Amino acid sequence: MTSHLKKVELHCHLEGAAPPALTEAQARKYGIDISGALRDGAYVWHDFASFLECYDTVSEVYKTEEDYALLTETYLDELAAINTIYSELIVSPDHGRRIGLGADAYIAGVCEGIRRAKEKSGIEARLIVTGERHFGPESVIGAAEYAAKAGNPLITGFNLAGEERMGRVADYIRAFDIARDAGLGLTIHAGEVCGAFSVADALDAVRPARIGHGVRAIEDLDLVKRLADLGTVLEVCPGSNIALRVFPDFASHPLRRLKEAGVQVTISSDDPPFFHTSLEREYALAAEVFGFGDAEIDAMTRTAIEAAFVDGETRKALLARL
Ligand SMILES: Nc1ncnc2[nH]cnc12
Ligand SMILES: [Zn+2]
Repeated sequence: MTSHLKKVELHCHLEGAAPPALTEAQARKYGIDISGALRDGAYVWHDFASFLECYDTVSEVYKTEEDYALLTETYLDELAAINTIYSELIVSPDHGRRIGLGADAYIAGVCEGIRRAKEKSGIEARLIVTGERHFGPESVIGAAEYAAKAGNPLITGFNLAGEERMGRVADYIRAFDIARDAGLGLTIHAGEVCGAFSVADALDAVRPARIGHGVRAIEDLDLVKRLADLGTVLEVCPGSNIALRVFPDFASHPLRRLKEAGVQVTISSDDPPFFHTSLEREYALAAEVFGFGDAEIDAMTRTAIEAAFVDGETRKALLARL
C-alpha cells in the first residue's frame, strides 16, 4: 500500500496520459474514426514504432486550447487524488503547430489546465518542451527555440523523445545548447529502446542533469558507475519498460540494481494508459514488486524534488510538503 505516500512525477507525456474515455469522447465530438488506435477502452499498438504512431493518432483528437486545458486538468486531478504534489509534463508545442492550433494556443491551454488543477488541490506542475528525434534535428532546434523564447515561467525544461533508433544525440547538440543558454533544465530519453551506448551518447554530447529511462545503462557497469559519480538522475518508468518489452519481466528490471549501485533513481509513469499503468501503480510496484520500504520510496520522491526543474523557493516548499 502506497496510497499514504506523497508522490512526485518527473516523466509523463501529456498526450500519453490521455484517458481512453476522454479520447473516445473527443473523437466522437470531432467525428473522427479512432478505432485503429483505440478499441474496447484500450489503446492499440504492438511495438515501439506502432506505439509512437498510436500516440500521434490519439494526439490528433485534441484540437483546441480548451481540449488541452481539459486534458491537462483531468490528468493533474487524477495525480492530486493519489497524493501527488508535483508533476512535470512533457509537451510538444510542435504538435500544436502541426494540427493548426499553434504552439502558443497549445501551451496556453495546458497552462490553463494547470491553473484549474492547482486551484482545486494545490498540485504544482511545470512543463518540459520536447523535440522528437523522428522529426529530425531542425524540428528539435525549432522546439528548443520555442521553449527558449516563450518566456513562460511554467516552461522549465527541454527534452528529446521519440524514435531513439534515429540519429545520435550528437546530432541534436545545437538544440540543447539553445535550451541550456535559456536556463532550461535538460533531460534526454536514452537507454530505453537502445542500449547503454545511447546513455553514454547523452552524457558525452550534452551531459543532462537527468535521463529519461536510462535503464539499459545496466548493460555496462562502467557506465552505471559514471552515472552514479555524476549524480545523473534517472526518470525510471518500470511499467512502461515492461509494456514495451525493454525487459521481459519485473524480476529482470534493473531499478533495484541501479539504486544499489548508487545511481539516483526516481519513479514515473511515462504514458500511463498506453502501458496499462498509472503513477499510483508505479509506486505500488516499487513497494510490492521491487520490495522498497516507505522510507526508501520517500527518498526517491525526495530525489525527484531535488532534481525537479523548479526555482529554489518552489523546491523548498515541495520538500516541506513531503
Ligand atoms: N516512452 C517513450 N519513449 C520515447 N518517446 C516517447 N514519446 C512518448 N512516449 C515515449
Ligand atoms: Zn517518455
